[in-house]
Amino acid sequence: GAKWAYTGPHGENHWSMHYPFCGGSFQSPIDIQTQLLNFDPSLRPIELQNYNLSATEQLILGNNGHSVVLSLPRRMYISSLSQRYTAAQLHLHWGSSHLPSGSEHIINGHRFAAEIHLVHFNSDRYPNISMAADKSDGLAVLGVLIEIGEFNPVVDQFLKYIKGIKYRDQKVQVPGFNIRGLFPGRLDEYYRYDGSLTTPPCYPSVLWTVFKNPVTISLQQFRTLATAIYSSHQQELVPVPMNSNFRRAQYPDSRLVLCSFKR
Ligand SMILES: NS(=O)(=O)c1c(F)c(F)c(S(=O)(=O)CCO)c(N[C@H]2CCc3ccccc32)c1F
Ligand SMILES: [Zn+2]
Repeated sequence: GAKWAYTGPHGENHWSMHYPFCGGSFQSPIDIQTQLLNFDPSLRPIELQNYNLSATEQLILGNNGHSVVLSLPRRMYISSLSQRYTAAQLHLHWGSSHLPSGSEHIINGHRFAAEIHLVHFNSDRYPNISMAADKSDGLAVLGVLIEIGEFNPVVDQFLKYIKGIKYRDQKVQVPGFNIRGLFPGRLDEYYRYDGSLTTPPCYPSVLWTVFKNPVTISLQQFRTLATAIYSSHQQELVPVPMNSNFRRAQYPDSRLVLCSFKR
């Protein structure tokens, strides 16, 4: 599709020119106002199957010009939703080394340093993610908020290879690791709402789950993430650093944000 960016003439306020859904309803991310949450006792703990990958498994870590993306094997899936949602990829959104504040979802107006998204598609109904991406029950994305603190050894399992994907369309192989380790301890405490892809084409096709508890990465890890990669190809004359790759909060409209926990 047409090129898009987070700033400049192709920035988010212009996305809807080429991608009409970006100007539509049910857009993500949102500012989660905790006083307006609705506790829903039917929201069960998230159950992840086959997330503990062996080191003999090789994953592809890539720079797609918008984020750092780790491919995930199809045997990984979420089993606690009404239909099976199979893993496709994970990617991150972050701020800049001067402003370590780049999560997409914000809580009561507070933006965290970064956010991990694990993208899954409804494999009960669609053969692959491309066929599922524009369907209302097509995608389920798990969001993990990241704040600066203790070094994160699990994030480092892929972050330590980031120097190999400095430029757009570069890829490297990464040994498998326990992807469950990227999540906070409690998979039973999360926010839930119906939303969209946070990048073009912004399809309103995502069942969002954002975990209440953030995880940490160290300031050094954050700086590596925020300074190591470029949105531009290696041969381009002007290198464009990739940072602050988050979309601003969208209008909640009449959407209810549910939570799986009380208080
Ligand atoms: N924040 S988010 O979770 O909404 C989200 C992204 F932020 C993001 F950057 C990507 S992308 O594929 O890297 C770039 C453009 O889609 C996807 N890609 C997904 C969505 C659709 C699709 C189709 C094939 C492969 C990956 C994806 C995404 F779901
Ligand atoms: Zn994302």
